[in-house]
Amino acid sequence: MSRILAAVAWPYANGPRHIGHVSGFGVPSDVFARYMRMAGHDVLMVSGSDEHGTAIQVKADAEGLTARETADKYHSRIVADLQGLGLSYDLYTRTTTPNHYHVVQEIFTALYENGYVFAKTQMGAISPSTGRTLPDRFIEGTCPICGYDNARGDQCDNCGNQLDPADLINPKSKINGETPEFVETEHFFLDLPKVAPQLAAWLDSREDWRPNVLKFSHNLLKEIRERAITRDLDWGVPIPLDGWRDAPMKRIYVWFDAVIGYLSAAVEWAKRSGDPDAWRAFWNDPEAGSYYFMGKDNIVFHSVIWPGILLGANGQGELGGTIRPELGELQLPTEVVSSEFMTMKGSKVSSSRGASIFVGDFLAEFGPDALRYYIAVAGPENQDTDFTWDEFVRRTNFELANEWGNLVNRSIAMAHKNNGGIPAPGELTDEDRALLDASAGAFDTVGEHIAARRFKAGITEAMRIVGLANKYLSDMEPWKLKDDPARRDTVLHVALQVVSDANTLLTPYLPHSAQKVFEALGGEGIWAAQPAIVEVSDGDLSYPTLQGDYAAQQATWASRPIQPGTPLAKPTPLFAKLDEKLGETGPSWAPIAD
Ligand SMILES: Nc1ncnc2c1ncn2[C@@H]1O[C@H](COP(=O)(O)OP(=O)(O)OP(=O)(O)O)[C@@H](O)[C@H]1O
Ligand SMILES: [Zn+2]
Repeated sequence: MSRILAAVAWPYANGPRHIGHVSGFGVPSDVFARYMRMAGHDVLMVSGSDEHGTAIQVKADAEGLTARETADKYHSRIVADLQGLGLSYDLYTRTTTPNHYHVVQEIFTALYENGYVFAKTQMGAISPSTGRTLPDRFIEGTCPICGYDNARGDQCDNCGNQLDPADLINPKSKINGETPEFVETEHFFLDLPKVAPQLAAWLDSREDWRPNVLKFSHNLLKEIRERAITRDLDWGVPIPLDGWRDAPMKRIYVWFDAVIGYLSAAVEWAKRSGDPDAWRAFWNDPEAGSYYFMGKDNIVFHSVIWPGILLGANGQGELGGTIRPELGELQLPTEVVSSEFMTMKGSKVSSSRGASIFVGDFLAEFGPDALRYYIAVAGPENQDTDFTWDEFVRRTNFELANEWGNLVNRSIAMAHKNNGGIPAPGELTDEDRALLDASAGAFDTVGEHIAARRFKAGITEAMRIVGLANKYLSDMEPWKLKDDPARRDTVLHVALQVVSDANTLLTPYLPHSAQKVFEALGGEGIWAAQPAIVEVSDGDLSYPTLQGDYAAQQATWASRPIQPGTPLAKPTPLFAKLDEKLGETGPSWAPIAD
């Protein structure tokens, strides 16, 4: 058994989550964490809402709320979305907690004392009409590198390069269209070039990452430069230095505080678990694995900037330095697991750019496992992939309902009708053995795929076993074996054993229906545990989190022999079939636009 940190990208609390978000970070990380727990590893899955930055303030202005009220509102919405989808966080928290402030300031101080953070003047954008600082992501213009027209002041979504607003050609404020003015302002910078050689050596040692991520990260290193980690604004973590701490309009930049969330959430989880040092086993032990899940526009933060911060805080860059005892030596990511984009008609599903299908709406109509299945089997794991209602209907009807749901239903229904329970097998034929061997063997193949972050290959292999079982039933025709009940019992026993196996194989992907199938096969108690919304407090702040008791679940990654004689009730359908017309029109709340 080993310890594994599943570090999941932090959603920005400026709106509800859309299906693109959960395809990029949500479902992949949960499949991984659930599988790893089933395989006997000690998993810590953490994340939270990213709540600082000017984009929250702008949203708050638009809605007539304070930044705090906006963060509260969308944090709660996001918690509900992620809970509904069954994402098994050990802790899903937020960045506006006293604990997070403290950990961010610790990291800042470690970097500052080791020399990797320094002060410098920079050109900052302000709005000429209001005199207010104009946030990077609200400045748009042409990318100086690739020529993309809608590049943002912080980054180009087309070529993925980090930008400064002053780099943009024809910069314009997205708020009112005016041309920003650039003025001098003093800020703190992260000296990434001073950790670049160490970053390069570390990246060279990462051999099994997805090739797109590795290549992209190496390219980023070629253009590495110092990066501002403070901003002129009043919503964020204060700078923990004398003379700066109380400055009303200087705060730590949102991207810097958000990546530290992986660490602060682990610290918070440890405090809540009753063992305040429990996070160290996941962060300070070089034997522990850490896997970071996100969409591709966040690769730079996880494969270059976050490891750069960790190297600096550890005193392991060109300037040397010391390790702060409170932090210990912090381990760099084992792997950055990035998805490509879920698109609609070729454009990224995005709340800031219009086209969206929100998770909450989706769950209310179709339930969590249909979305989880779609994302796992047809999501953007290795390339940008269009979501279409047509494909969703097809996958749900032909694969989930016809293949898997029907296998479960007819096997249990026949055993219920003929035996009232799980029949005992007689002597096995070659066909029986071949199917049982295939499903027993799938634990290794599917498990290897998931452990290697090949989620699509994993579910495809699990569904291949489902297909074999359906073919077996069609070939054996147990419904025609009235005159040979012993053979019929054997066939149904074999089919039910493979239903049980396939259900285990599908549990990381379809935990809600897995619980139902477990119960339909006579199981009692929790098979696949789900996250719960738990209200907690830190100082004066009280807020909802997600937590779960996953250690108490029964699901383990192995074939469980079914027990003859276990009573079986008449099954109810596992997945409802969708009206085919939905594929042409989309649901009324997300109609297909022309
Ligand atoms: N369409 C998408 N496909 C895959 N991953 C996505 C998609 N949209 C966002 N993500 C990922 O979701 C995570 C959370 O992103 P965040 O909350 O910052 O929103 P965002 O990327 O700004 O999205 P939006 O464009 O909707 O505002 C990031 O890792 C991001 O890469
Ligand atoms: Zn570009």
